[in-house]
Amino acid sequence: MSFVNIKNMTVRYDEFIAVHTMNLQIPPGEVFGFIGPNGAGKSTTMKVLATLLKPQIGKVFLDGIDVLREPKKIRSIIGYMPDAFGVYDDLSVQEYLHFFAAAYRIGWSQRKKLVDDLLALTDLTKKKYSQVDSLSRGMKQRLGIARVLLHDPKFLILDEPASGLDPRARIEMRELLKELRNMGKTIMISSHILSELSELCTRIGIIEAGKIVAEGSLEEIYTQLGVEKIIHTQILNYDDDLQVKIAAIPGVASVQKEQNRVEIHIKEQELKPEELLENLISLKACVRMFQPGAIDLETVFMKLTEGKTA
Ligand SMILES: Nc1ncnc2c1ncn2[C@@H]1O[C@H](COP(=O)(O)OP(=O)(O)OP(=O)(O)O)[C@@H](O)[C@H]1O
Repeated sequence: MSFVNIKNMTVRYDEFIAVHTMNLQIPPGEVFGFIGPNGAGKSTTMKVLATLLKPQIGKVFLDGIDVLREPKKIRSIIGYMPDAFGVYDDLSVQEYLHFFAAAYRIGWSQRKKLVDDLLALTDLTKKKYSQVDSLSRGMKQRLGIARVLLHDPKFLILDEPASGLDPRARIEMRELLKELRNMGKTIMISSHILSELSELCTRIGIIEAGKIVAEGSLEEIYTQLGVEKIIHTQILNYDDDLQVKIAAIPGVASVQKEQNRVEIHIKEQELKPEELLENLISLKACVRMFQPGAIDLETVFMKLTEGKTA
């Protein structure tokens, strides 16, 4: 059964349709990357899942619970981090977490260990007594994640957790999200930072102008769109003759000689990388390196949204 189940959902702000007849299912344990240009409807969808907004049409279920009918039950199983959140500047890091733990009615005896554990998980133990407003943006984001974990929710809704972070803070955020994934949480993350999501997410949904335009594992989206995959190779006996033979393999789109390597573009729905390698060996190519490139999500995204990125 899907953990997230959105059926025919339409959300309007007055006359403006922000989300249009959306259908979306996310199985439990997935890290779902929600990608789309500015104004596509990501935050709106997330607010519905977080019980903060009601759609005009459609049904929404989380873990089998009706989000529109039983918002209180939903709030106990979700952790929602909006794209902009306040941090009560006058508090220390631990006071901040204790404050929210109390709001969740977590007893004092449990609270101390819980706060310490979450500070360790989010790598903020050293900042325990620091004022919240003295934290860097990356630390504030991690504190925001610690906060939404206090009641041990099954489902995390993280709206742009990596936005505005420098490269180092992004890597730290990515490591934290990997840990949460390993803890078995189902996670929905929105982002513009496509390459970040491709490493982290098990599924991707691309939304544009309120509609999901592609959804599935990265490989599925990639194949669905017929995007070419690049295989980086080093072939010691590469010459014009071999180039012609490689280019003639069914499923090879093009062969390009770069400085010290040969780039072979393949149509993955016709030819898998391992099949290409078999073909190269039977052509007596002396293959020293064979490296399928990472999925180029940027290309997929641009293709789907026709370059209308933010
Ligand atoms: N409260 C509101 N009243 C009217 N229109 C709104 C409101 N909130 C959002 N919108 C509009 O709905 C559309 C979808 O907004 P939403 O915030 O869901 O997009 P988004 O994909 O999260 O974009 P971003 O990446 O910029 O946050 C946008 O055109 C936005 O201007």
